[in-house]
Amino acid sequence: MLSPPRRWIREQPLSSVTSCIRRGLCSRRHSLWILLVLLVVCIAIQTFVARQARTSSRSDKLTELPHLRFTVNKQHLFPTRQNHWEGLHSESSLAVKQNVRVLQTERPSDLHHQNGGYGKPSHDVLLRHVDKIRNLATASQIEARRVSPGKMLLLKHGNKPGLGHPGSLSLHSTRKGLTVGTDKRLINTPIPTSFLKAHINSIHSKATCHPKSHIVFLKTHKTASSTILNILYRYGESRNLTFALPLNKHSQLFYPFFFASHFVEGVSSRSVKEFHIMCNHMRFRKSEVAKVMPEDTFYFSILRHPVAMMESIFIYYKSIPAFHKTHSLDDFLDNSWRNYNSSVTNNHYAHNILAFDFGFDNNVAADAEDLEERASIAIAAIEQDFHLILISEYFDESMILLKHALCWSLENVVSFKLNSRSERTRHPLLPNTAEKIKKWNALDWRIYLHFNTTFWYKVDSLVGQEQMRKEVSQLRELQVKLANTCLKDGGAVDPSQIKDAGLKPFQYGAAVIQGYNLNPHIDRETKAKCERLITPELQYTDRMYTQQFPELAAKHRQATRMVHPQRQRSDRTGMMGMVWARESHHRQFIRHKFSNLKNQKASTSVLLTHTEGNNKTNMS
Ligand SMILES: Nc1ncnc2c1ncn2[C@@H]1O[C@H](COP(=O)(O)OS(=O)(=O)O)[C@@H](OP(=O)(O)O)[C@H]1O
Repeated sequence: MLSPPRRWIREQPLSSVTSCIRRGLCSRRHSLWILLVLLVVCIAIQTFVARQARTSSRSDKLTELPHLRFTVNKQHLFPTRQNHWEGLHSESSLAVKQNVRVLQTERPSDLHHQNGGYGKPSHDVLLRHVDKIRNLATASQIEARRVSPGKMLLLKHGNKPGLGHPGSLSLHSTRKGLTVGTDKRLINTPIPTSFLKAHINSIHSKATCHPKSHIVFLKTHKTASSTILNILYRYGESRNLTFALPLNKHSQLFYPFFFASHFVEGVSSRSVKEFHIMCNHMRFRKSEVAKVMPEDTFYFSILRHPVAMMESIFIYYKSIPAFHKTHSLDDFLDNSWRNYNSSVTNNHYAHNILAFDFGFDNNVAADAEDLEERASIAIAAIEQDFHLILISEYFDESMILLKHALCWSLENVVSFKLNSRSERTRHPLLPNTAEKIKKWNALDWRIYLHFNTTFWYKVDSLVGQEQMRKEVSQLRELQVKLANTCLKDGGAVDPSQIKDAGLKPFQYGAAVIQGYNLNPHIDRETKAKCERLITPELQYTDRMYTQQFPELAAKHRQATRMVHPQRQRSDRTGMMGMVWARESHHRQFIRHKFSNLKNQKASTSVLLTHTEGNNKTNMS
C-alpha cells in the first residue's frame, strides 16, 4: 500500500528533475540510500566543525597566555603535602609553565641593568613585565603576617593561607604598586613567579631528588651570609666542586660594581671547564652571572629585617663617609642624611643596601612618587631571577627550606653563627628609630616585607609546618651536639680571646666580630671538620683559591712577599698577614683607580677591580 505523500507526489506534473526525485522517493530501496548519504554528510560536517573549534581554542591559548588571568584552582597552587606533586600535573600547571616560559624570555633585572643600574630603568618596559607577573597570579590571596625580627611566625594549626590577622602588617598590591599598612584586610599579592618556578621545577625533582650542585648564592651584606658561605664552601670542598672565585685572590666579585664574568678566576684563561658554585659578595647582574654558571643553576639569596640590618651596618661600616662624622644612628637619620652623597665611594652601604646588592638603584627617597613602582619592579625582577629568598630572622627555618630545595641532608646545612658582633657593640634601638630606618630604607623595607610573606608560603607548600618544626628541632639538636664536640667553652668569644690567629675573623669599623676556639681534646679528623665550621670568610676563600689554582696562588704569595717582606712568616699568622698585605695592595690600587675616575660614572668595562680592600682589610 502507498502512503498518502507518495500518492501526492505521483499526482504532481512531471519535469525532468522532479521525475528523477519522484522515482527515487517512490522506490523503497532508493529512499534508504538517500537517507544513508544524508547521514554520512551530517557526520562529516559535525567532525569538521569540532576540529575547527579545537584548533581555534588552542591558538587562542597560545597567543593570549601572557595576558590571561591565572585561574588555577587554589588546591593546585598550594597542594597539600600528600598530593603535592600530582596536583601540578594538571592542565592548569601546564598553563603556568607556559606563562613562566614567556616571562623568562624577558628579564626585568637585565633590562634594568642595561643602564648600568645608576640611572633610571626603562620603566615602560619594566612595568609591562610587572603587569605580566601580576596578571599571572591575581587570583591568589596571601596572608599578611606580622613581621617581627627574631620570632618565628607560623600559621596557627588549621588556619588557611588567605586569612588575615588583625593588626598584621600587610602588603597591598595596587595598580600603582605595593603599599604597606597595618590592618586586617585580606591582601592580594601576586603569587611570585619563583614560587611557581619552584613548584614547576620540583615536579620532576621530587621523584628523582638529586642533590643540586650548580648554585649561585647572592651574598648580601649583614644578613648572616657568611654563615651560608661557610655551608657552601664545606659542601663544595668535600665534593671537589669548583667555585667561581674572584680573580687574583680577591674576596669579592667586583663589588661594589656590577658583576662581570671576566672577574671570575679561570674564565678569561679558560682554565676552568665547569663552575658549580658562586657565592662571594657581588652586585648582581643576571646576564653576566649566566655567562659563567650552567643553565640549571639554582639561584638563592637572603634578606634581613632592614631595621636590624641598618643597626649592624652602622656599626660595621662606621668609617664610611656617610657615617664617619655622625654621633649615632639617630643623628644620621635625623640630620646627616641631608648631606648624604650617594656618589661617594662606599656610601651605598648606608642606603637601601639590599636593593643595591640585587642590582637596583638604591637612591630612592621615602616620598618619591615612583617608590611603589620601583619596589614592584625590584620585587618582580628578584622573583624572576631567584628560586629562593631566605630570611635571616628565621635562619634555621631558612636552612630547612634550603635543604629541601637543594635536596641536601640535614648535616649539609648545619652551621655555627659566623661574623656575629659582641654584645658590647650592639645598640638597642628606640621604636621611633626603627620607624625612621624603615622610611630611610623604604625600598628595602618593601622588598623585605614581600619576601617575608612568600617565605612562609614556601614553608607551607614545600615543607609543611609540622615537618618544618620537626626538622628545625633536629637541626638545633645537631648544632648543640657539634658545639659540644668542636668548641672550647661551647660558643663564640671575642677576637682577643681567639688562640689561633688563622681563625680570627676580620675586624672592621666599630664592631667587635666574634670567633671561636677549637676544643683541644679532639682527634685529627674531627678537628679538621670542626675547623671548617669556624673558618671565617676570607680565610676560607683563600683556601679554596689555593686548592683550585695552586700555581696562581703560589705566584700571589711570592708577589706579596716581595712587596711586604716583613710579613713573611710560615705559620697561620703569616698567612693572615699575607691576606692583609694583598688587600692593602689592592686598596692602594683602587684608590688610584678612583682618583683617575673622579667625576666619571663608574663603568664595569673600565674597572678591573673593586673596593673590597676598603671594606674588609682592617685587621686587628
Ligand atoms: N645563623 C645566624 N642566624 C642569625 N644571624 C646570624 C647568623 N649568622 C650570622 N648572623 C648575623 O649576621 C650578621 C653578619 O652578616 P654577614 O655575614 O652577612 O656580614 S658580611 O656582610 O659578610 O660582613 C651578624 O649580625 P650582627 O651581629 O647584628 O652584626 C651576625 O650576628
